[in-house]
Amino acid sequence: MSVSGAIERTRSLPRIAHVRAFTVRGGGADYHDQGDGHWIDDHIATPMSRYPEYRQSRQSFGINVLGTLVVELEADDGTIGFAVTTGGEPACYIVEKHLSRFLVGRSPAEYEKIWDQMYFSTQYYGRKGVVLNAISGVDLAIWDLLGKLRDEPVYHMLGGAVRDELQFYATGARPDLAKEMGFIGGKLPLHHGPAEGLEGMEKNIALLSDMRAKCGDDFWLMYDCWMSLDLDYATRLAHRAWDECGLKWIEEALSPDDYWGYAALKKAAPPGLLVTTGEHEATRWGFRMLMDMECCDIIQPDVGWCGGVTELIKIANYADSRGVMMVPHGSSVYSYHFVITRHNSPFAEFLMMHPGPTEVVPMFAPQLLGEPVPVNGHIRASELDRAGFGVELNREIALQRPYSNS
Ligand SMILES: C[C@H](O)[C@H](O)[C@@H](O)[C@@H](O)C(=O)O
Ligand SMILES: [Mg+2]
Repeated sequence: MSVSGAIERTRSLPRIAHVRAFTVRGGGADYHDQGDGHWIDDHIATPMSRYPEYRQSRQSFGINVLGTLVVELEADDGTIGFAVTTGGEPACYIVEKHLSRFLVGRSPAEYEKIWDQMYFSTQYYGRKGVVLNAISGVDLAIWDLLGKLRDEPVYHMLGGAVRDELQFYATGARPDLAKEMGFIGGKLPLHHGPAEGLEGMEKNIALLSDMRAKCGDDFWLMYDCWMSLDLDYATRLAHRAWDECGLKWIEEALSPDDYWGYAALKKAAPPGLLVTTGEHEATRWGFRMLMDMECCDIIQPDVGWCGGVTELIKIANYADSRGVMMVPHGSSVYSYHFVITRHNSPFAEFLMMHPGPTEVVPMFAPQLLGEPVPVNGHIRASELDRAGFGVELNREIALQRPYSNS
């Protein structure tokens, strides 16, 4: 095809005709929205753990209050691109009442200009959080639509695979089972924060020691602290977990806003222990702050929360230029299509969404149809060889459309 032919092909792409935003409850992209007895809501330390009434369950303080946002973009030829992320009804409002004006009548190939307009038109009330979740959901749906119109997987549009397969670590309560399943490591949720004092610290170390004994010396073990600690506690935990249990990384120990605390923790951490964070950070500017202030060894953006693929390209390139690893927070196919194209993303996260977790189940079930899952801890690049993100929306689930833009 001549250059003019390729340009004409892009210019003649169908345009976005309809924008629809749905919310849905029960698992899926808002993966904390689970039933009783799930490992992901079992006395996990959080910033709210300082209040005893909110210590046993994260749902008690509202971790699952939003639910899932489903963004659906229908082109004027009937092709549909969609994506799911965390956002629920508030995000539906932002998509339908604000962002849709930058989408209807536009080509999905204009994702840079559309992103710029979505971000700067909401900057006065957005910049991070649910507004960036909404922008991310729209951006992911644009890339899905573009891939379906071009009959290309997203990872092809991002430059193609740099390796034949993805390897995963597993997040969940059973790293011992994750090892048997072929994962390269296991990330445990931290159960006790500063409010539970030395007794809680001893329980944290005892659990990690038990898992180290079960998993052997070479299997990666990590702690996910979900913003629950202060600098002193995090430093003490880092040294004990490294010295006694060979912890590989301590994740999101402090508030995402405490760049100064992360910089101090990274300096105080034992040489060899990695400090990681970023899943609740957003945009190139937020991640530049983490990297320029030398807050962490690995950044962990969630592509459904940080700004989408269009923004993650900028974040990942800056990380690559600084020699910083970029391992996205678990976000199913939305991160797989990105990670497979990046040398500074040598592995990915798989969130174990089975309640035990005693088996591998799709991360965003029941919302996505055709969602690949790791087999023996790996997914081959060829499994991503379907248009867009390669998944379809399960239309049997209870999709609600609380607002409209027409
Ligand atoms: C397991 C952690 O507490 C969170 O629930 C988890 O979603 C997130 O922090 C992660 O890194 O997977
Ligand atoms: Mg985490």
